[in-house]
Amino acid sequence: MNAAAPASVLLAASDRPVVLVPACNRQLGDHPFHICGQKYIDAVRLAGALPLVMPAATPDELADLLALADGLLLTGSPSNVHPRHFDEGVLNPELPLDPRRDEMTLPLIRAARERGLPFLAICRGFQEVNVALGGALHQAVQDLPGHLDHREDKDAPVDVQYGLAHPLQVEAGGLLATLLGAGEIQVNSLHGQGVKRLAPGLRVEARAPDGLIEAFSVPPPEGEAAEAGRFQLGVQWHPEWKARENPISMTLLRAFGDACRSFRERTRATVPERPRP
Ligand SMILES: N[C@@H](CCC(=O)NCCCC(=O)O)C(=O)O
Repeated sequence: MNAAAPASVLLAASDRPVVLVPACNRQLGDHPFHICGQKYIDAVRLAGALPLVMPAATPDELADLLALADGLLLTGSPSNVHPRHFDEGVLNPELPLDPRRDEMTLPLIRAARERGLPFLAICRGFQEVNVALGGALHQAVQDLPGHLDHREDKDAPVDVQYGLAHPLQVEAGGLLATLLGAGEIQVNSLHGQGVKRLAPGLRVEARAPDGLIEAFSVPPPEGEAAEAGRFQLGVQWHPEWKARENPISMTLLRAFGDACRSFRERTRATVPERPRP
């Protein structure tokens, strides 16, 4: 392969679907960085796809980046979606935010829905999808009467933080039930925010014992038919954590990878070579 070939041709050379992984923005000392957790990159590989970490893209870059994608993995993050995106003020200013990530992912999610681009949204990513499509979040689930504290014990060993924390009831008839069967599963839990108002049209896929929605799927925009193999799923827990050891995680990742491969085959019959400047 000619190393000077344009990206579109190089991408065509790979049969692995390309999955975009939006980075978080972090100040390390005097310098800003774009960062992504290794376990998310490993999860994309376990799905049989090629991870492509994307920096905080500017609006004019989004279309070009989306054109490279056969899938999207929206990761978790200690930062919260800024409450201004669901018309609220910040309740706890001590909690981290990442406005540059919000500014990239919210329009990215809306465009991905329009394209039918497969995505798996995890924790913060799950919350971003709900907000991007018109929903709202509780900023502190643990303060709600009758709700569990869904946060991890940050003083505990990491295996305990990401260990199984509570059951979920998988609702019959949805994507998750198709993959896992309806009924109870056990998941980990590392979040202080949660779904307050589900975005219009999203389908509830699973709930925690306190009623909190912890998984949803995203149907096509109103009036459009769902393409075969549509996979736009958000989960509040962390299936990427030691995924190889968790059959539920591997089922989700394999299904996500299959959907990305199908999307690639459907949309990249021919890879147009973009004119180079
Ligand atoms: N900040 C949000 C989302 C929490 C979240 O994504 N936690 C995981 C962070 C570390 C990791 O990526 O595993 C909330 O508190 O609800």
